[in-house]
Amino acid sequence: MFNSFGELFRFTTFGESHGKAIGVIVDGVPAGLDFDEEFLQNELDRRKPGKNRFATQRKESDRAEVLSGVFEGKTTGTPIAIVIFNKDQKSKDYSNIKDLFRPGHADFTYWNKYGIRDYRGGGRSSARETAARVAAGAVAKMLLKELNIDIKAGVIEIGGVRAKKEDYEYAKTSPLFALDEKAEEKWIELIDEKRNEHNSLGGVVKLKIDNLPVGLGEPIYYKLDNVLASAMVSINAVKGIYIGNSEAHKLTGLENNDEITKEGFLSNNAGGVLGGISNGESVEAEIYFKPTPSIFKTQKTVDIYGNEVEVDLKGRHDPIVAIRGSVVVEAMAACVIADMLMLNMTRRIDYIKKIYQ
Ligand SMILES: Cc1cc2nc3c(=O)[nH]c(=O)nc-3n(C[C@H](O)[C@H](O)[C@H](O)COP(=O)(O)O)c2cc1C
Ligand SMILES: C=C(O[C@@H]1CC(C(=O)O)=C[C@@H](OP(=O)(O)O)[C@H]1O)C(=O)O
Repeated sequence: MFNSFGELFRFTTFGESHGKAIGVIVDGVPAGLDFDEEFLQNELDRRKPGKNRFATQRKESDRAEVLSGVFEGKTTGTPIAIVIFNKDQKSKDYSNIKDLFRPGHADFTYWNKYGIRDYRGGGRSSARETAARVAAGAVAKMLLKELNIDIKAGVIEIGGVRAKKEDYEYAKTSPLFALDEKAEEKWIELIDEKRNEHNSLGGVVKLKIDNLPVGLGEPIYYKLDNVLASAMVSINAVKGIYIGNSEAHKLTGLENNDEITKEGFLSNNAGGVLGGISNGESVEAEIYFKPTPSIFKTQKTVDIYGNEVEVDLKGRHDPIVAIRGSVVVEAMAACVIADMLMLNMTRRIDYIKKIYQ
């Protein structure tokens, strides 16, 4: 359970950032689904590192190899294994942090928990692992496509500078810089400034899921909103999620309630979820990323022997993680929805009878 995600649509990832490979095993995918390898590769390309100056300069092609679970272009109902070989590790850049802990990264906690740690790029704690999640998300999206369910995420805030609300629609069409020129200009300026200062920035990603049926989500312990929140906070550097209108806590009940008519809800402050169950409106959420911890400034830390030391890092790092992180947000959301769709089929006698009678 602690090494996998999902109940019926499940995945587990494997590998380390500077190991031989990373990958994912996706289980529970129904048989007979068209498997689009080109789409899988496109999704990985959207997240892959080294593409521009707003991302880490580690150059990985992130080529996916599908090892199992697909025959003649269709899923077979058996586990789908996907592997991505690491090519551009440069592990020697990490030899100086072998015995000490980077502030803000997972070195301290991994060492204290396990008593052993792969210090090369943080091993499994490196967000390189999220490439494997994007591969799982691509499989989930193949399933969702059959039902016209659409998932988009895009950056709406960088370094405290938020795009105007009306620009969010542009944000969801691109995980990079598709916002109006003013927000984009300011963001680029900020990122360049912080990168030149050897520092980093945080950001906010907007998630929107369209065309969901009513009824997804399993109260009380597997609610759509609590599972979505758990999936998002499981992404490296995500520190929070707000479901629905992120100003809701400042509103009154009268302002916040979405009134209901025969035609549907008059507003969507709830973000498409009531009582843990989808209400047929778009699921909307904001996901909050902290600034990249690995920065090139001298900082205080301790070593594994308890000595106070100073640390200067090498390696290649994202000046902001929310941009590439937005692709991971989409992938995790797709896996949650695929899981909820499959669970929902089992939850009513009339659904079960439809299949077996
Ligand atoms: C797509 C993505 C890219 C990331 N890139 C980096 C990076 O280049 N350098 C870094 O120190 N952290 C990066 N992180 C964040 C760290 O992996 C994360 O902060 C670290 O594992 C500690 O976990 P926590 O911040 O969730 O506590 C990235 C996260 C994501 C989602
Ligand atoms: C390699 C990727 O991103 C990495 C995420 C990451 C981290 O600490 O999260 C640190 C850097 O790499 P390394 O593990 O070599 O230190 C980033 O380059 C990738 O996304 O494919």
